[in-house]
Formats: sequence, structure tokens, C-alpha cells
Amino acid sequence: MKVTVVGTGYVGLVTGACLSEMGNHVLCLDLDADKIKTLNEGGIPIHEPGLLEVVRNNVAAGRLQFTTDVERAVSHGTIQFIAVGTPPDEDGSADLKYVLAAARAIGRTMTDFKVIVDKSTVPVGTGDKVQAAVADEIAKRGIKLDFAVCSNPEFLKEGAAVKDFMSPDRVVVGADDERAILLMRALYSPFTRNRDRMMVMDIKSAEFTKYAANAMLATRISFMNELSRLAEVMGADIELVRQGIGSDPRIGTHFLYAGAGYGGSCFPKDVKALAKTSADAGLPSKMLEAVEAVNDEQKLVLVNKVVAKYGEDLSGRTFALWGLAFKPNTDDMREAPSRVIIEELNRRGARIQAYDPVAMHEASRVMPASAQLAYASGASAALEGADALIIVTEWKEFRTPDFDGIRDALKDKRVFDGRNLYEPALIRAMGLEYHCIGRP
Ligand SMILES: NC(=O)c1ccc[n+]([C@@H]2O[C@H](COP(=O)([O-])OP(=O)(O)OC[C@H]3O[C@@H](n4cnc5c(N)ncnc54)[C@H](O)[C@@H]3O)[C@@H](O)[C@H]2O)c1
Ligand SMILES: O=c1ccn([C@@H]2O[C@H](COP(=O)(O)OP(=O)(O)O[C@H]3O[C@H](CO)[C@@H](O)[C@H](O)[C@H]3O)[C@@H](O)[C@H]2O)c(=O)[nH]1
Repeated sequence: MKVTVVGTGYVGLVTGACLSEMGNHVLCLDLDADKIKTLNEGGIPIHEPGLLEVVRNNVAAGRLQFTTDVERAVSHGTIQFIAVGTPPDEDGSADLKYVLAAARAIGRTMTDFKVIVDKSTVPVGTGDKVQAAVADEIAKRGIKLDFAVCSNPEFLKEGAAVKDFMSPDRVVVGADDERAILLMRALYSPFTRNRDRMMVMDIKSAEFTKYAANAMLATRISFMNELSRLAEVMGADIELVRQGIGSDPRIGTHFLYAGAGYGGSCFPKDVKALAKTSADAGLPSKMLEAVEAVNDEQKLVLVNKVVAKYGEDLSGRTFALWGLAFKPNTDDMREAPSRVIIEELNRRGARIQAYDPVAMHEASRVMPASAQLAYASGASAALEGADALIIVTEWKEFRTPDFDGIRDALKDKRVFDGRNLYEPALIRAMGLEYHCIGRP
């Protein structure tokens, strides 16, 4: 099939690449000329495991192309995916300006039947707005054209995006147009061949499903983070509690890790947006407000542990910091806990020597190096001359480090671990003082 994807970010590029892998002819459109240039030169603008290979294979096969030319992109695909950003507006609601601009561009340019698929995360009712925006642009041209709008929220996780897209748990499609449903079934059947996992529902329910999923996952994390604080006070071990409750299939083992708070481009903004929708509907959500408040506090838990040891004034102190990205296997720094931690430690006078396996470039773009923030060339280099080590992101290369090297490099032989990477008894036996999350 011929498919157009509007937006070549984390979702758009993965969608385009994976659809072309199944034989579709995909043209990806972005307004960001630099991104398209990188893609046309054989690179990708983000770090996402396995994505470069899929992109290269399909570009070479002639099934995947990139453009900034709106007219060319709109005329290409019968199916037009909208996968542009929906950042939070000042009041927390999702800003739809990119989605509606993309819809208008399609309406202004299309000349034949299109299925317009919203893949961006959008509030309930956006399908109607997209429908109206496209119809308005067609009406302005004084012509009549047939089109269908549907919702197809995306559930991939950064760092595992290609795998998640190629083997989805489910494909949610919100649609009321039979032609759109048939085309979406054809498009997704190769991804769900062993078991049909496509769920067709009305557009509003599909839009709501996406927010409900992220809100539920964020709730689990905040709940565990809150329990971890209580565990610490009571002398219980949150890791054992996690295993104890996760083994109940009604609870399940996933997304129960206490840590330094959730970040990323999705949970923070989607929890906020759903809370705003609830408030606007006259049903303010106490749950979501608590989920967000607990997470804001959790991003400061490591700072509080440092302050408990060193006092409020951290001038003259240097901390090594491992892990900048909001999670491993990505270079995404959006809402990363490391940003809050570095800002708070700097504010108290501390100097940071940070290292991340892939997010250094992006981190130095959003937090330029300064007298108080240096980017180290490696994990060991970050330790040089530091008082203590702070671990924020659980990259694999931090899991089994040279404990002797850490101990010898750190002045205070102290580790603050926001991801519970090490067995407390083991790391203490190696001569390091160890502070982690919710463990004695
Ligand atoms: N990042 C994720 O893991 C993830 C997962 C599921 C859903 N989502 C949702 O998907 C949407 C996209 O997220 P993302 O992380 O891929 O965003 P992103 O910011 O990485 O990419 C968005 C891209 O759209 C482009 N763009 C904006 N307006 C355009 C227009 N009119 N025409 C062409 N290109 C345009 C931008 O230049 C940018 O490259 C959001 O609604 C997000 O909530 C994201
Ligand atoms: O047990 C856990 C699991 C995750 N996290 C944190 O939660 C955040 C989000 O992690 P993850 O969900 O793995 O990454 P995202 O790429 O943000 O993916 C989420 O957001 C996407 C965008 O909407 C959805 O598509 C995905 O289904 C949803 O998992 C990160 O900061 C993690 O460190 C924890 O603290 N504890």
C-alpha cells in the first residue's frame, strides 16, 4: 500500500520504517529540513535500537523515502498518518496546533480519497476537530472530496520502539468508516498474523484508551515510589515487596520498579493532559493529581539523600552522575529526572561530572556545559576527583561496574543509586557506602 507519515520523530519514523519493512511504499514528511537532510543522507536523527538498519534496508529497497514537500507527501499515500508532537500547553492540556496544522495541510492539498489516521496522542474529541479542519480546507477550495478520519494511538516505548511496533500487544483503531477499517486491517495484519490483535472501536474510545494506558502505568510507578519511601522508614525492602506483589497475576511484574521518578515525552504530559480533561469535565481527578505530585517529589529523592549527608550548602562538592537520558537505550532528554537533579544540585553549589552512553549530545544541547556541569568522556572519567557517585539511569554498562575502581576514585566512597542497580550487601562489602531507593 501507499502510505504517508506526517512527522518523522520517535513515532513517525518508527511507524514509517516498520510499515515499509512489511512491503508498503512509505513517504515520510517533516517540516524540519535538517531531519529530512539527515534521513536522506542515510542517518537517523534519534537513537533507537535497530531503527537505522530498518531505515537503511527499506531506503535501499526503494520502499521508504523522506521529503519536506507537502504536496508530494499528500498526493502519495491513500493512508495519511499524522504523527506530530502534542506538547503540553501552559494549562497542561495537549496543544493540538501541530496535529491540526497537519490536518489542514492534507485538506488543502489532497485530490482524491484519503484515510487520515491520527497516531499522535490526542484528547477525546480531536477526531472531530481533525474531520472539521480537513472539511473546512476542502470547502475553501470550492470542491467536494471524500475522506475518512480514524484514530490509531501508538503504544511503543522508546528504546524498544522497533520491537514494540513489529510485535504489538494490540493495535487500537478508532473508526466508523468501513473503508478505513478495511484498509487499517490490511495494513496491520502482517504485524498480528499469529493472533488478531486489532481492536476496532469508536474514535473517542480509542483516543481515551491511550491516555488511560499511560495514566495507569504512571499510577503504578508513583504508587511504588510512594511505597518505597514508607519501606525506607519502616526498614522493609521495596525490591522484595515488588517481587512479592508482582507474582500475583492480578498485579503482574511489569512497571513496578521504584526509582528516581518517571520522565520522558509521554507520562508527564499525558497525566497532566488527562488531569486537565477531567477538571474541565467537572470531575477533577484526585488520583492523577497525586500521581503527578508524587512523581515531582520523587525526582528530588536523590537530591534529598545527598543533602541529608552533605547539608544544604554543596559548594565545593563534586558529584559524578551516571545516566542522563530519561531511560536506557534512548537519547531522549524530555522530562528526564537527571535535569531536575542536576539543576537542584547546581543551585546548592555542587559541581557535576556527568556521563551517559548515548545522550551526551542531546543533554549538552538542553543543559550546556558550564563551570558547574562538565560532560565526562566515560563512566570512569566522570568519577575522577568526585566526592560521590549518583546513578540516575539504569544503562546496562552501569550494572556490573568495577567496584574497586569506583571506591578508589571517590573521595567519600559513597554511591547514591536512583535505580537500585546493586545488591546492597555486595556493594557495601566492596567498601562503598550505598544509598538506594526503598531498601535498607
Ligand atoms: N515518543 C514516544 O515514545 C511516543 C509513543 C507513543 C505516542 N507518542 C505520541 O506521538 C506523538 C509524536 O511524538 P514524538 O515523540 O514522535 O514527537 P517528536 O517531537 O519526536 O516528533 C514530531 C515531529 O513532527 C514534526 N512536525 C510537526 N508538525 C509537522 C507538520 N505540520 N508537518 C510535518 N511534520 C511536522 C516535527 O518537526 C517533529 O520532527 C505525540 O503525540 C506523542 O505523545 C509518542
Ligand atoms: O517500573 C518502572 C517502569 C518505568 N519507569 C520510568 O517510567 C518512565 C517511562 O518509561 P517507559 O514507559 O519504559 O518509556 P516511554 O517511552 O515513556 O513509554 C511510555 O510512554 C509511551 C508514549 O505514550 C507509550 O507509548 C508507552 O506504552 C509507555 O510505556 C521512565 O522514566 C522510566 O524510568 C519507572 O520508574 N519504573
